[in-house]
Amino acid sequence: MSTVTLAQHLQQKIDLKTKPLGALGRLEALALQIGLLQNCSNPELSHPSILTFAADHGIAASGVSAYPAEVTVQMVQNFLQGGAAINVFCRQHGIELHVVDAGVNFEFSPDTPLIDAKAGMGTRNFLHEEAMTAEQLKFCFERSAALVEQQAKKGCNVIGFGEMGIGNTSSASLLMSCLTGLPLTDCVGKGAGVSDEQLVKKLHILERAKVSHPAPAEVSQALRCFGGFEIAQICGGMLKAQQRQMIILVDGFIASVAFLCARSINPEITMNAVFCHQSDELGHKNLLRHLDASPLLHLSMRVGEGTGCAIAYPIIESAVRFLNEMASFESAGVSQKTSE
Ligand SMILES: Cc1cc2ncn([C@H]3O[C@H](COP(=O)(O)O)[C@@H](O)[C@H]3O)c2cc1C
Ligand SMILES: O=C(O)c1cccnc1
Repeated sequence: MSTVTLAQHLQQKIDLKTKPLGALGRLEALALQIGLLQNCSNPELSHPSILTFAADHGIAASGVSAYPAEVTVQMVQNFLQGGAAINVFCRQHGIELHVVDAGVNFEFSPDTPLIDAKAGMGTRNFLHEEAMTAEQLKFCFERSAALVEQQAKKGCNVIGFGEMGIGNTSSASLLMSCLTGLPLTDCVGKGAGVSDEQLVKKLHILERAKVSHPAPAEVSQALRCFGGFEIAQICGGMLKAQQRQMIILVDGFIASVAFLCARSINPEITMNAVFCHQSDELGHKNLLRHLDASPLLHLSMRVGEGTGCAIAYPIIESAVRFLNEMASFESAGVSQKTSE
């Protein structure tokens, strides 16, 4: 069936369900999107998974976060013990969670259930030098593509991407500013919770960093300059998920910046994306506007880790289920709208 015919067929199927025309709102658009993505009129969700990538950032040493850099490794331990927000929400919704060491400044014991994709012991401080080498960037893309491929081979067709890394809102803000052309003031927010005065300092530091690098509007150059390893790995993972026709659950600010990077490499990825929520981080609203994306949820969350993906997942499930399970006017013997 051609795409146009399938779209018409799906729309008709949606319209003939026992409800007022259009009354399932955004769920209808989601059902149409997922049907088109899976190229069928009865799409399915299988093996929902979230990959949460953790990495350290050299810029954290410059005082851009309210929390010390060691929180990254401490939170990774917390993920592994099942105690973080993302663990709770994944358990709640039956989502498989995988935690990836993209470049945490710590040597983990090999018998922890952590996926080793270490590109280094944290990025270098981009205030003084490029955050990563071209080899590290290539490694990040290849390694995360392989991880997503593994998930696809296990039957996963809906995947979310999360992150953990003290300092990573700074990397994300610089990437956003370079790739969108928006001023840093539209891209920089409080992250994990700096004070108003610390925010002014953060903005100054990031402005200095921006002028010290020759305005990299090209995505791989920008990723190399500003990092981080987890953002690069999310970008590479999203690109692979697009190739494998998976539904991509886009989380908050940092994951959306990784999506922006992926979209500038392959614009077709937009078809695969579901923007799960709008984070309270200042730049996220502006980024979603730039991407012309309307997020499913507004819950004033600002934690990342993939939490928005986990929270939004049941909504996506409802979209698929109404399409497959609801009766039609004909099958239920319900009268249709009287014609005007
Ligand atoms: C305990 C804790 C848990 C987190 N989980 C996610 N983040 C979030 O906050 C960090 C980014 O903010 P910034 O750029 O200001 O450091 C990232 O690790 C992000 O995942 C956390 C932050 C903290 C403190
Ligand atoms: O929206 C996010 O992803 C976010 C915001 C603040 C801190 N960490 C993550």
